[in-house]
Amino acid sequence: MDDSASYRVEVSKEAFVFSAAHFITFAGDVCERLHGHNYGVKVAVEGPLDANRYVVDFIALRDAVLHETLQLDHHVLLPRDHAEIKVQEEDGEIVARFRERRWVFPKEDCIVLPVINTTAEELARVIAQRVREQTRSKFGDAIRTIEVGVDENHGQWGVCRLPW
Ligand SMILES: Nc1nc2c(c(=O)[nH]1)N=C([C@H](O)[C@H](O)COP(=O)(O)OP(=O)(O)OP(=O)(O)O)CN2
Repeated sequence: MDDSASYRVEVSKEAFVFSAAHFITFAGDVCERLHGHNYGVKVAVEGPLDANRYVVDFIALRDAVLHETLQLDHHVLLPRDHAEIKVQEEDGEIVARFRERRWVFPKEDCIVLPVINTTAEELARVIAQRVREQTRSKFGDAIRTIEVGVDENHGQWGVCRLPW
């Protein structure tokens, strides 16, 4: 035994890929064109070993992550909270506007996320919050953190760590 040991479980499966379209703003007033990524996801949970001598069952963690990545797959991801990208439903369609530009999508193809910008970092936070919500009662209160990484392009990760 070593009381100074710390433990984490990590899941990063090939199946944790979601293909989605998005655009972000940067440098104040640059707004990207609509484009897509095959996003990759990895998740780590830190905490003490439980009676099973594991942090959490990584099968349960895997299934929770898969649930969230499948929700996002094959959608257009839009920000709910951007100061200038205005997203609203109009006659059963989703209309996004940035200054003089306008995009119109079928409502069922869109997911409007509680983010300011659909960066990899913000997507990582949303996934972390949702996986935490899904698993909190199962995994219990001893867990310390959940960390989610979202890879936009073969090695460009945005990472978010949340307290449990
Ligand atoms: N820290 C972050 N930096 C950037 C993010 C991000 O989410 N977090 N996002 C972007 C752009 O959204 C973006 O999608 C870049 O993608 P892409 O055009 O694919 O950029 P690449 O140059 O890497 O890819 P290509 O191979 O040239 O298509 C930028 N920064």
